[in-house]
Amino acid sequence: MFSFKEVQYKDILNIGNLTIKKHKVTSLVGQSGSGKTTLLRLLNKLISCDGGEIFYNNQSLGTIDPVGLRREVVMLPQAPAIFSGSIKDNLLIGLKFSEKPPVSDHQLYEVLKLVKLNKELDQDAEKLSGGEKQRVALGRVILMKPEVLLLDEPSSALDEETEDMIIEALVNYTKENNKTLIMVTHSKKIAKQFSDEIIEIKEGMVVHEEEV
Ligand SMILES: Nc1ncnc2c1ncn2[C@@H]1O[C@H](COP(=O)(O)OP(=O)(O)OP(=O)(O)O)[C@@H](O)[C@H]1O
Repeated sequence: MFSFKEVQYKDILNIGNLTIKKHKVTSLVGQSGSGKTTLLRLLNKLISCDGGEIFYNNQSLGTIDPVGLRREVVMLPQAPAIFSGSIKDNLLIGLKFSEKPPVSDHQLYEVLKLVKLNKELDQDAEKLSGGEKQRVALGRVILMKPEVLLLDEPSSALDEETEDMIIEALVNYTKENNKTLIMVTHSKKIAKQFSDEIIEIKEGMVVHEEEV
């Protein structure tokens, strides 16, 4: 799905050769500051590499329109943005930004069920707790039906239960819909439990690859 050839980004990443497989769950592990988030950001062209090339389905990312790419390759960031407005507004905003058609309230309630958020669509999103906001953001991402999901591990401020729930929901989505999930996690336990492949990054380099 993604292959890296001699990729360099500032003095942060230096990846000679790496393949991330289609329809698999891949975990990126490594110490804080090792470059995991930077690697995720390269994959949906939030940033571009300074040297080398990254291919997505055999096409160089350099030649792919970022807006089109982000319709397929969607990131759930560490601290997702919640906008002023209702839960519904916040769920629909991803579809709007990626120029996809909106969906019915019935479907929105189905997504709320999936992320285990027992709230009304017209409730004020800014009044939700941190973990609940994270779930809204997760719902927003799932609604976009991405081919590839990029999950940056939820900030440590979140309780473990929310984090586990988010990872589990995304892994289920990936498996049931034949999609691809690439996630950053600090937890070797989570990586072992959920992934097909584990990639370990140290000081910007891939030091270990493992099939689970
Ligand atoms: N835009 C940038 N410009 C300069 N340095 C950056 C930039 N983005 C990240 N860095 C630095 O690059 C290094 C890798 O950061 P990155 O966020 O990718 O690490 P990480 O492995 O995801 O860390 P964590 O597990 O703590 O989230 C860090 O030293 C960070 O300070």
